[in-house]
Amino acid sequence: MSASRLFALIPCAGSGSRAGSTGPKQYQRIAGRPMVEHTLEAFRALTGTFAGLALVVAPDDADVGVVLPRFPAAGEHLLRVGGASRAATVRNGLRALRQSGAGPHDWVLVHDAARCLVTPSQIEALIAACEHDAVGGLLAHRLADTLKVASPEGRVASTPTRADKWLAQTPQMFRIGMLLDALERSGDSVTDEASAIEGVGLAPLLVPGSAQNFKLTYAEDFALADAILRSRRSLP
Ligand SMILES: Nc1ccn([C@@H]2O[C@H](COP(=O)(O)OP(=O)(O)OP(=O)(O)O)[C@@H](O)[C@H]2O)c(=O)n1
Ligand SMILES: C[C@](O)(CO)[C@H](O)COP(=O)(O)O
Repeated sequence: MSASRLFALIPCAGSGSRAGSTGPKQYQRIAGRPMVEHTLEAFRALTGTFAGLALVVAPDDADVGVVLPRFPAAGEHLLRVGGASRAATVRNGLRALRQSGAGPHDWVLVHDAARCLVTPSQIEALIAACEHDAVGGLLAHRLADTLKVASPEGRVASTPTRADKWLAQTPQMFRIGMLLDALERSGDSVTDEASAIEGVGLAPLLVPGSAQNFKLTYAEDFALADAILRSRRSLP
């Protein structure tokens, strides 16, 4: 049997409604570049690691060609099959990868376009931890704050232990066939790949990520990401 290959799939079909920006947030400029370009750069830096790098955008996306004029380069794929939910976008993207020759036993790393602070070394750590695992796993971060459960009135109902709680990040790495099957069963309500895998009775591996690998969700997240990216590049 031939060795499993690695693919990267980047869901990029969200609207960014919580960020309140006028256009899709993944195309907003941060540290001098569109957000999604920083995301792509982390994967491109791992030359030779991936058999394919796929960006999944909405079918009617009119911005991507303007924002990323040189995408797709060799080994890259623009898939215009984004769906109404993140799960639908990933599912459609996986089907397209399968149709273009990816095998069921090949691995896929699914990573949010909106998590533009991921680093090549974090991606490599996930691959190293998962490539010999029977299930696969995800980058995740231990809670640094005390956790509260709210009552309907907005008061503290309880304070659960945080020792066993992690924040799910991306990339999330699974076999393409296993993940596609799990997402076809899960429907659109799951908010990450690991949830779909859990839904078929499997336990994904938690691989320590970093607080800096946060998803840009709210308007206030952009200034922090901009500052971090500028300091990494020694930009003013
Ligand atoms: N239908 C969707 C929804 C989300 N995403 C992608 O999934 C990632 C994480 O989604 P998130 O940022 O939480 O969702 P958005 O839809 O972009 O934002 P919001 O929920 O605030 O509208 C992002 O890269 C986003 O582009 C996607 O490809 N397709
Ligand atoms: C996949 C994810 O980034 C893991 O934390 C997250 O679940 C996506 O967020 P969303 O707001 O549910 O789209």
